[in-house]
Amino acid sequence: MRARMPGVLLVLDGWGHAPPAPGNAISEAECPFLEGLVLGRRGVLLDASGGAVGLPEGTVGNSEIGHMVMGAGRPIEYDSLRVEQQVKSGALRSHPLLREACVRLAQQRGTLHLVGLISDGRIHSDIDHIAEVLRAARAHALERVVIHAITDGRDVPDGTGALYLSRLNEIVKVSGVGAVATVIGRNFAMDKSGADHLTAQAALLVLDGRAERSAPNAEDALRGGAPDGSVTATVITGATGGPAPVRDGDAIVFMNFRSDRMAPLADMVAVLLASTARSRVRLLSLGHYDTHAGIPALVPRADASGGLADALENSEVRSVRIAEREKFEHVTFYLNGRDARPRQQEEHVLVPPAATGPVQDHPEMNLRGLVQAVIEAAARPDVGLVVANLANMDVVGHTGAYHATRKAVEAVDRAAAQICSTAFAGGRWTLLVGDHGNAEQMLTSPTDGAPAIGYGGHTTNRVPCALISVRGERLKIPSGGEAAICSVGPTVLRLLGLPIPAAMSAPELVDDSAQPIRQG
Ligand SMILES: O=C(O)[C@H](O)COP(=O)(O)O
Ligand SMILES: [Mn+2]
Ligand SMILES: [Mn+2]
Repeated sequence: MRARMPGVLLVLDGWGHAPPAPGNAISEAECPFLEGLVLGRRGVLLDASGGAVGLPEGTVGNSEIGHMVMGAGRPIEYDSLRVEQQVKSGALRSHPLLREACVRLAQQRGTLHLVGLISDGRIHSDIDHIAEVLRAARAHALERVVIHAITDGRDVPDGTGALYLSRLNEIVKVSGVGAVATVIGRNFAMDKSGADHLTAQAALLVLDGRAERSAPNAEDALRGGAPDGSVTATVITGATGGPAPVRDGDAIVFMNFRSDRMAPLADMVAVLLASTARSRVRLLSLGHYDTHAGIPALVPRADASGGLADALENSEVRSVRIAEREKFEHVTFYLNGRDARPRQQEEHVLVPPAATGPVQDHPEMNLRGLVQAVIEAAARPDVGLVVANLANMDVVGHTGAYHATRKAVEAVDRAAAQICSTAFAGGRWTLLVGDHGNAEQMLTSPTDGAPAIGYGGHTTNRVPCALISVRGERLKIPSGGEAAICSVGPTVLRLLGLPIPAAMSAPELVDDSAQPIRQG
């Protein structure tokens, strides 16, 4: 079946909305096209954070949940919310797998190793989840617990690493069990670019205590001025008296609830353990990981199936998914409901990087290649829907480099304008939407100083959504309600003229001002 009205869905990653102000890299950029959409009658603002999408209230949005709920057409309980529920109910600390590990280790004088990102960014992890697992260890009289701390500086302002490590030491003190054994930055431990040499620094630190340096306590590990994310592999000699290598029979719990940036480390640890005769080490993860190694999760994922991908496949409408590497899994795996199954009617285009080196040096990334791929796909009569993610505002935003982020916004503005005009000329509508905020709010107000521009994390701001339609349809927010990005999937299907599955409960946002389809 062909889509009666083919179109293009453009996700502008990190495109949030905030009033013009210092630190708003969008309002302080030259972006006439996007500005016109937001201020004009074509745009609405959608919720993309907290409970509206399936996150704990007050939690910033993120790319995974953003793409998942756009595809699912409904809020999806995100891993962080499901962990929070299990903490509140006590189910996590009494989890059978955790209990079994703690009891066995207590009997055998083995060690429980906790590996996780130490902050309350609540995009990958939450420091309070470490506290809950320490309570479980205490309850089962396990004394030997070591923490392998990964420092952040990306989901939370850079420079807060020492603050979080002292909070961790406070948690350890209150729990009465545990000690920080190692510290390393997330740019090593949570690299997902395939740079194995970075991942290896974390794996060998955790497993064998192999470090670049040592420090008497965790906070001292951050002395030396490196960004929090780039702290080199450090062994903490104070409390544990030195490295706490993993011995056969120990257990490791990966404490990030989010998989994508922990899976490479978890897989490398599994391979190294098997190759060093430590096959009796028990691996567990807080959330479900998409690893090659089978690692039991303490908290299972929510089902996000039955959405856009299934509806397109059932209607035999072809879609082409296009992104650079950083957001490729989002327009495929996550938009499909964390489903990696290949589909007949789906094509994937991974746009290669245009340059190497720090992304703030080339904020346009490879938008040229992405635009070309989108225009080529949109020119094909057999393609009902083109889906693309323009990653720049988020990926460059995360660096905290304000000028570069403004440049990224301007590059996205030009690219979006080009795609929309080409699509319109070809008789296609274009729906543009942010998946969460980032570039619109880069002013950090640290507790210990004057606000400064340089915060690169996500926000809880609403995101713009705009429609450029050949038939004159306009977006409308359902009467009296607020709308969220969950409505993107149903709106896309409505614009394509396709049936909307019952599971996609979010309302579509299109009014019925569309002109009748010209026959012939
Ligand atoms: O992993 C990252 O890059 C950030 O911590 C989260 O950003 P994302 O949710 O946009 O991937
Ligand atoms: Mn994103
Ligand atoms: Mn991001």
